[in-house]
Amino acid sequence: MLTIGIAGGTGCGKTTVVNQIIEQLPVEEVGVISQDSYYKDLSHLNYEQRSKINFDHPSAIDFDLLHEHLEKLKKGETIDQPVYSFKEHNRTGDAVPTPPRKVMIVEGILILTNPEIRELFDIKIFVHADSDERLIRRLKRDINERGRDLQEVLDRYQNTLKPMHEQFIEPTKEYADIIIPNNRYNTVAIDIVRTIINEKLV
Ligand SMILES: Nc1ncnc2c1ncn2[C@@H]1O[C@H](COP(=O)(O)OP(=O)(O)O)[C@@H](O)[C@H]1O
Ligand SMILES: O=c1ccn([C@@H]2O[C@H](COP(=O)(O)O)[C@@H](O)[C@H]2O)c(=O)[nH]1
Repeated sequence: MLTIGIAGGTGCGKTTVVNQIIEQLPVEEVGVISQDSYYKDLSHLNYEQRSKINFDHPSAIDFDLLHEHLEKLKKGETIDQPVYSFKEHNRTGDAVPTPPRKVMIVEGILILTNPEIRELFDIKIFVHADSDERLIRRLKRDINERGRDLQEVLDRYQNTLKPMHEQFIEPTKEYADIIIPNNRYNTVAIDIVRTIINEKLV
């Protein structure tokens, strides 16, 4: 199994890059795991308490479960990937059976912060977009898709996202084998990554 980790700050375009990479690859050969599925279970807290959690700090992620799942996939076992609700700030209780594939892509803001997880990646990619670009994209997405309002996104950006990005996410760029500049759609970089994957698939 070829395991690819794709990190980068919120709104840099990780999910979009993953979708572009897998678009022309055989469905049965490639699987995707999102770090979002591994936000810790917060069922013991009420909504008010959950909304105050710092979701951009590595401690918000259940890295033990992610590690266990990646090891299982490497052994050829199917895992149950938890489903996460951004609206509820919690796991839904559902899970998606995720079988092992020749290529597994893991994407998320914090996936390169954990040394044990980093070791499991054959290729580490960091997607870069400037912070103003990321903020604009995040604003649009969170208001349109995640039920947030303008003030909430701006407060979270200033108080949490920006400092966490600078402290934890940006420094993981140094672990990347490939950095994809993504202020604009970067089809050349996508083609290069796809070529590397295709070489592994033959
Ligand atoms: N290169 C790009 N140029 C303009 N908009 C982009 C680009 N890449 C992604 N987007 C848009 O920005 C938003 C955030 O992208 P997404 O892939 O969800 O980022 P991430 O997964 O890193 O948070 C989405 O609405 C997406 O359509
Ligand atoms: O309940 C939650 C959990 C996380 N977030 C925010 O999501 C982003 C990570 O997702 P991306 O798709 O990479 O942007 C992170 O910055 C968290 O702040 C949330 O809003 N609610």
